[in-house]
Amino acid sequence: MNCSCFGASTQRQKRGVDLVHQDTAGCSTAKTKNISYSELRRATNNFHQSNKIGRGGFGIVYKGTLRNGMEVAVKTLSAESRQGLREFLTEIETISDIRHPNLVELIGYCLDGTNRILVYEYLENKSLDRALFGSSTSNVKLDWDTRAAICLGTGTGLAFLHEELVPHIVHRDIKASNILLDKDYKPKIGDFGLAKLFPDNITHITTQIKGTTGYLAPEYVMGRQLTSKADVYSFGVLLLETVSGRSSGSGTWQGQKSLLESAWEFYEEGKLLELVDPEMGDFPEKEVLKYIKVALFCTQEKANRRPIMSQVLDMLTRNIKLNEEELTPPGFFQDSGGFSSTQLKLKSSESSTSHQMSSVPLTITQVTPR
Ligand SMILES: Nc1ncnc2c1ncn2[C@@H]1O[C@H](COP(=O)(O)OP(=O)(O)OP(=O)(O)O)[C@@H](O)[C@H]1O
Repeated sequence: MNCSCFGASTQRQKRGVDLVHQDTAGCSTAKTKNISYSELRRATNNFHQSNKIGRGGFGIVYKGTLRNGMEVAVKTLSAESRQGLREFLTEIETISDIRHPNLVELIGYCLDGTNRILVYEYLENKSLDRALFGSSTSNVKLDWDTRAAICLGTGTGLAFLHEELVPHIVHRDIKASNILLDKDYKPKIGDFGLAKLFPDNITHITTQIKGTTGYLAPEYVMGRQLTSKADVYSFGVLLLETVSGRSSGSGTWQGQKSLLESAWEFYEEGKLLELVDPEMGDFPEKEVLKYIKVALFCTQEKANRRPIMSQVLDMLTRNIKLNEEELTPPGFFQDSGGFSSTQLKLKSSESSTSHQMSSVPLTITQVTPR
């Protein structure tokens, strides 16, 4: 597969390997525009409250207009966030030289004294979580065609990261709030602060668990084994959220069940359409059913049973019958109170084990040659 919109330079290849084996502090920012703090202060009307468009784990996000008239999202790193600094550098290193229609463009950055700021292209319709689960006033009631296009665009961006880029990139934090929507609701994947670069001879790395409850693949949570299949799992959860209009993060649906758990139960009972967002309006049943089933293929407990992203796209777009005899139950865990130091219970139809999750420094402890 080739993508003409990105030149995967050998320099990038080399820098990627360096990043994985060194600390992020060694990153190079040669290709990214350095924007002065005074320019960003001017662009955001002195970081005025009325320019504020959101707040994430990293800090506050403002809307701004650069001198050349370009509208941007200005993401400020809060001073107390040490973890944020690592993610700040990772983000610059990972996506500074990547351009793809389904990835948010990093326009520039600012490193000035204690100020650390990332500057992105501004996406008019903000994030998918707002569109899907926002308050009734902000909820735009996305129709099926728009939802399907959002899934396909996001899947295309992920396939590009996993299968076309060298080194490959595993995003590690695919979730609705990291999918941004342009004025036509075209999706772009953002927030590469947790991303990992995978040089060619490495199939998985063992790393500290990062990401968002509700989207985390079981082998990653339980065994800290990170491969691109962890993103495939998160993408499956995202598909379910997009079809159902329900957040996996809200934890419960139908009593104590997660969205994925409910989806599997509906599947087994042959009433999958009960999952569909009642706000969606008319929809093509066969196609929607296929999307839900593909989501179940993506969230199977065993990572090696999940398709790779280009196969996921084929399953979604081509008129092929899914081989449901091959489909195995999903793996998921329940988070019983706070994520970082919790008791996680692996739940599947085959196993039920308790594990204490430990927090260890970010290191590669194992590499497996292909
Ligand atoms: N490029 C952008 N264009 C428009 N709005 C944006 C952009 N980037 C972020 N936002 C808005 O700002 C909000 C906060 O974004 P941010 O990426 O900091 O956090 P998050 O993804 O919501 O949470 P976390 O940092 O915990 O993952 C988003 O939910 C979105 O609504």
